Amino acid sequence: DLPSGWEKRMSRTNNTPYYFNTATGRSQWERPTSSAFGKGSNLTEVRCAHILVKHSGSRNPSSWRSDHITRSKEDAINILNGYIEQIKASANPYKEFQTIAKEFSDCSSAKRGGDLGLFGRRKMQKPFEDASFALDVGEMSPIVDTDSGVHIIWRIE
Ligand SMILES: N=C(N)NCCC[C@H](NC(=O)[C@@H]1CCC/C1=C/[C@H](COP(=O)(O)O)NC=O)C(N)=O
Repeated sequence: DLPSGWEKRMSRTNNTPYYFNTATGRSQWERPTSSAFGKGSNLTEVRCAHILVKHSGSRNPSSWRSDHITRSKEDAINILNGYIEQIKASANPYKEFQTIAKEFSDCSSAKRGGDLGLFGRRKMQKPFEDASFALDVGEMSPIVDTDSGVHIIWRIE
């Protein structure tokens, strides 16, 4: 059977199986051979930056940017998808990530380009931790959903 953290799914378009990584939210055609929690499964600490877009359902719907955040979760996701496009289209993706974080992230880490510093397990909310520890250094996560809002994460170390 599959290594931990993976789900086998069927692609509707061409009716063939693909594999969904429940830690990172990414899919792949190749049958996985290692845990979905990736190389990070035996790491004690990682250093990540993130871009957080809060919405009306956030546990704390305010930030340095706005006293009262009212956007819908759907709008927050659309905004993040726009940032993902910008970052992927950039000649220097990490620099673009930092620039966007500084200007738009709804977390106080914005002033450090989204950098949260080094953190171990059980420090951040679980979905954020799982996605962070499953990234390779220099890799960006898909959209991650926590009680804080929606995030994209860049693993620095
Ligand atoms: N150790 C470090 N650097 N600080 C403590 C982090 C505490 C941790 N925070 C989170 O999990 C959210 C999601 C990932 C980053 C993060 C940042 C939140 C997001 O904003 P909020 O929802 O709080 O308003 N702002 C600061 O904490 C938690 N267990 O709640």
